[in-house]
Amino acid sequence: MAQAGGIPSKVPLERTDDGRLRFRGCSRIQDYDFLGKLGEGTFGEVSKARSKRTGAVVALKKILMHNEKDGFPITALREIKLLKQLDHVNILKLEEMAVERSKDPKKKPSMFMVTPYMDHDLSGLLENPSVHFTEPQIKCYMIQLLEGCKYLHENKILHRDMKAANLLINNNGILQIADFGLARPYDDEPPKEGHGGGEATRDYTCLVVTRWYRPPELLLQLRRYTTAIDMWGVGCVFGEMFKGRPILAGNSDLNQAQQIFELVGSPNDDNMPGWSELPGCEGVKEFEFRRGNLPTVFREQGSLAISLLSELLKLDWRKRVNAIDALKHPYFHSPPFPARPGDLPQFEDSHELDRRKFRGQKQALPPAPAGGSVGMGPNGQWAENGRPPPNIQRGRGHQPYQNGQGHHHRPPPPYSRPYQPGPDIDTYRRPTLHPDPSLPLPPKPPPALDQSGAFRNNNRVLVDPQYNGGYRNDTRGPGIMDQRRDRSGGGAAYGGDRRRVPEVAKVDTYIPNYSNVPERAAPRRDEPPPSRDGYPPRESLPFARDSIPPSREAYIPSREHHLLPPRDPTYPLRDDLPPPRREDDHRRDGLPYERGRYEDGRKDAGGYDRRRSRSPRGRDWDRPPMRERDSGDRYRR
Ligand SMILES: Nc1ncnc2c1ncn2[C@@H]1O[C@H](COP(=O)(O)OP(=O)(O)OP(=O)(O)O)[C@@H](O)[C@H]1O
Repeated sequence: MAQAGGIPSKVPLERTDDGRLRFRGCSRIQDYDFLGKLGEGTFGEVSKARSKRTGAVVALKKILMHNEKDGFPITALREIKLLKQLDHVNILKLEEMAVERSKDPKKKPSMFMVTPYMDHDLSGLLENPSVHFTEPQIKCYMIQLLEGCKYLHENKILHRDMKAANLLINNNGILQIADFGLARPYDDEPPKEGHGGGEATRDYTCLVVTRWYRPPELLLQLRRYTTAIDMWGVGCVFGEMFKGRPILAGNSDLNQAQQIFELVGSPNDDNMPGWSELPGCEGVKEFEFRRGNLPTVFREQGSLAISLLSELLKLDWRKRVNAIDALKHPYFHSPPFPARPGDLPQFEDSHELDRRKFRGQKQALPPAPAGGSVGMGPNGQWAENGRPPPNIQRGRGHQPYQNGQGHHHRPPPPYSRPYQPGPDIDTYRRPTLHPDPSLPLPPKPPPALDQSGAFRNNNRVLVDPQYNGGYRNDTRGPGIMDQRRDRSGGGAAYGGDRRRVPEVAKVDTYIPNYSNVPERAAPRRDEPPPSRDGYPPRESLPFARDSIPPSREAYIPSREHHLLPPRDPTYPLRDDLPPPRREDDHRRDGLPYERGRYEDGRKDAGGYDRRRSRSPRGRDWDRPPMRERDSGDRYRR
């Protein structure tokens, strides 16, 4: 590790006047020009910006203060602390923090995390109708993902939210693991070569990992989990790159477990020793026996891909392949060899907000013609360097560069030799830097449960564990109210205070409803990649997520959350219940209205009606409209 004066060169640290090490980098927000919004996460809004000092294009993630009086969110502090200590080419780098001070001295300043701008996230890229991955490209991304995981796990960090949407990719073909909001230091031994995920000796919360990427042991509520939980997510991402959509998209935890067992086989004492003693196994025991159909589902990918995928999606977390061993898998060392990152094609930006645009495009465009000519490059060829000509390389709204044969990019040239980990061959990698040992890892999170059993974030109740109105994910499409999300790093939630109304705990703003999306044909293993003809017309794919209202949905953890059967769909949800009609509604619809009465005959007191503005699950829903004597504030307004 290169060090200058004791400071690791890549870690943004500087010495203070009295010789102490300090994190370098707190700038003012005025040092950046905003270039547009990229997306909204649960704990922050992300924008693209350019640094006025360096000209570098960056992403600014605003840390949302849901409750200012509680101060800076502890979850964001943890994420910042972890990111400050990580330095690897495949981990998103925290460049600095930026502060925006308000003119109002009473208002707290806003904080922004500054990271390099990445052109895409993997989930967005897979949704882009003009992007089709070839096998060398998939191998290239997988190697980078595994290198990032290896670095994290060697440094005893669990990511705990591995998913395609958290993998950012830039137009130099570099993939980086992002979103450390659920990450935490791991107290057990890091994985060893040839020893799978090993065993953990202490408990962690099992309310982590987005459902579609959640390993079976977490669904069955194993608390002594290991780095193998991240490897399961890597397996899901690997499959997703082949299929173009998430491979295990359960619409409830129970259904998630069912889908897993259908793919990899039912658990038994051989393939998942100890499964029947896990707290969440009861619902699963009634499942029909499944042999597992992974080799059939992925037969087009060939035996080596199937072998690696089976290693990553192993039910037994102790034997699930670790990142060190996965990188040595023959899949990466046999033809077609992995592409080099710099040789990968460049694509139109795809972030959360761009994705909506892609869906719009799908509706606007006619179905793809059989032999494409739309957006073809001037010569129907790629430029010398394997990239499209500069005028169409970047920027929004350009048509993808295509050859004359179909709607696809020219495949990247593969490595001329097999991939071998190690600095001599793996030239694109920055050397792995261990964080400065003088810097302590973040402290352990506070105790998992507070006295009432409710989730707490910085002493603020995030979620009432018993607030049961939340089972909307079963009726409104998968992942909407996704498993999430104890960002406090601790806190299985059992019991709790029924009176507290939850604040927004976590929204997975990403997860589209893929339930009706036909599988995309697999990329061919040889060159050239498949023509558009083999794909379902993406213009016609339903993307129900567009119909999801932007309302925030809380993750409602409870004892019953795991493996619950789907909720009763006849039970009305808030959005299904119309607000009571009022005089102006009747007027607008040209209906007769008897002043002072609802159509059901009840008296309308007029004035402010709490039923229109409060949650139907709130206490007021079943009450009659406000009475005159209650609405005194009408006169005061
Ligand atoms: N460095 C970056 N460059 C480009 N886009 C980014 C960057 N960081 C985040 N984004 C985009 O911003 C969005 C949200 O970012 P992020 O995942 O970090 O927030 P979050 O609150 O942790 O989100 P989530 O709810 O998914 O956990 C994503 O759509 C991602 O594509």
